[in-house]
Amino acid sequence: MTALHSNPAIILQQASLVHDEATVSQAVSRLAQGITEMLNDEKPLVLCVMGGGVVFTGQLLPQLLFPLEFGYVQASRYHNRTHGDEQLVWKVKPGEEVRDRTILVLDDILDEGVTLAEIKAQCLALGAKRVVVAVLVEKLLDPGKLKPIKADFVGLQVPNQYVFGCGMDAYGWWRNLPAIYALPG
Ligand SMILES: O=P(O)(O)OC[C@H]1O[C@H](OP(=O)(O)OP(=O)(O)O)[C@H](O)[C@@H]1O
Ligand code: HPA
Repeated sequence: MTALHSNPAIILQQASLVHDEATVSQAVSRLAQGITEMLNDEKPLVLCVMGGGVVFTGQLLPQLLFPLEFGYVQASRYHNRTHGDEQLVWKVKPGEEVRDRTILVLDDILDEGVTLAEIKAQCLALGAKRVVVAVLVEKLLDPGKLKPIKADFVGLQVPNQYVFGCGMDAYGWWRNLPAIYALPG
């Protein structure tokens, strides 16, 4: 590990602000409205994608004022690095509880889309009736780079840089920041 990676203060010092706390908060409230319109009568099972989805989920859930159940899945392919492996490593897979249910999957970021595409496919393979995907941010990739999934709800867009804060980590640090920052480059 280089000094930059192991020093959270330097990571933050070198980063640039992408979306401030108020902008994030407005985006979450907008998402809550849209999700409520779609799922108000569906009694969905909400699945948080741990660990990146934890901040977004914690902000969104108290704004969803309809009956729902809650659970989580956990899968990782970045492993505290800034590039993902091809293979997703499952820690907690969706289970039988998704059968015949409307599932709302909540995650921090749709980047290349590999993670959410696999989670959605797993839920459908287990008999989920419908899988709705909401992300706090979507990364704008280079034109022509196709993603294997489209989110139903996107809070904010972020540039094609490694971003952190609001649940997203930079080398394992700073998931706790209330705003979104980008690493240089
Ligand atoms: O769209 P993709 O390119 O697949 O990337 C998005 C995924 O990557 C991150 O998870 P990560 O693998 O870092 O695990 P973490 O949640 O433990 O940070 C993030 O939380 C998303 O789940
Ligand atoms: O840009 C990112 N930041 C944090 N986590 C991520 N997982 C995929 N892309 C990112």
